[in-house]
Amino acid sequence: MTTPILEVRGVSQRFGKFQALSNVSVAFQPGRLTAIIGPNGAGKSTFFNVVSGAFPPTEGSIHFLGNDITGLPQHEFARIGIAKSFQITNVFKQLSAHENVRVAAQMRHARFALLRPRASMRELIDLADHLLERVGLQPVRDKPAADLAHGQQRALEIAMALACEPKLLLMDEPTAGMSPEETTTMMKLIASLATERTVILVEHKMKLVMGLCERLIVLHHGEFLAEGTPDEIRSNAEVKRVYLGQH
Ligand SMILES: Nc1ncnc2c1ncn2[C@@H]1O[C@H](COP(=O)(O)OP(=O)(O)OP(=O)(O)O)[C@@H](O)[C@H]1O
Repeated sequence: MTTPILEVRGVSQRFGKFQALSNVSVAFQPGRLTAIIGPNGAGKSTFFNVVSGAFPPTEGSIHFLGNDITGLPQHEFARIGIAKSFQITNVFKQLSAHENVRVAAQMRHARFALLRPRASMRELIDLADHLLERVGLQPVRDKPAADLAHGQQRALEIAMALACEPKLLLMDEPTAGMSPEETTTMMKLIASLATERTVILVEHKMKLVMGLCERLIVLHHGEFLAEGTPDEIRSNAEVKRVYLGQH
């Protein structure tokens, strides 16, 4: 069997006396697009924070390509090949779309400067252009990020995350706050990014991910409830029960 790209083993997270995650174990195979879903308060954001290194879990461990990365400092994540895109837009508002991606690319290349010659400005410019093209932002290349629509700012953030050439892309509610048109554009972008790397996304809206992901993992009250294909999840009685009355 292939080594999972990411494996979460017996992870629990307590906040004081509150148990936000209880003994969750799940493995992600490389090259797949998986969504973590669950109703309000299920523990999805906590799961995202733990696997993306915002804080180490109270118990359990996280493994990336077979290596234990539990407690690895957050800035090391990009270096090992894990990038994340937050719910909160994370761009420099006064810089143009192109400058934002260039800065992200520059930071990555500076980090690797000891291993290989520093990238030239021309290379960084070309890389930023390539990444803007990849996420559909070439037409707004020179606009300040502050003037971009919300959906475009999220796409920009993704281009910045891609500058690290991640093997694994983690996304927290990538369509939060988007209009229906922006949501459709973002879903298409995610589907196309997932053809090139492993993508794990956390999403509140179950309907949205049904047509997009190959595999779904359902959390409920901080516990693992189910996993399977969209069809399996759709027909799972327990999942139907916990989603009853939710949209
Ligand atoms: N830093 C924290 N301190 C205390 N409790 C927390 C903290 N973070 C999350 N929680 C609690 O943990 C539970 C799970 O929260 P989490 O945000 O992970 O759920 P979620 O599935 O992402 O929910 P939603 O879809 O509403 O965002 C909630 O009851 C929340 O109040």
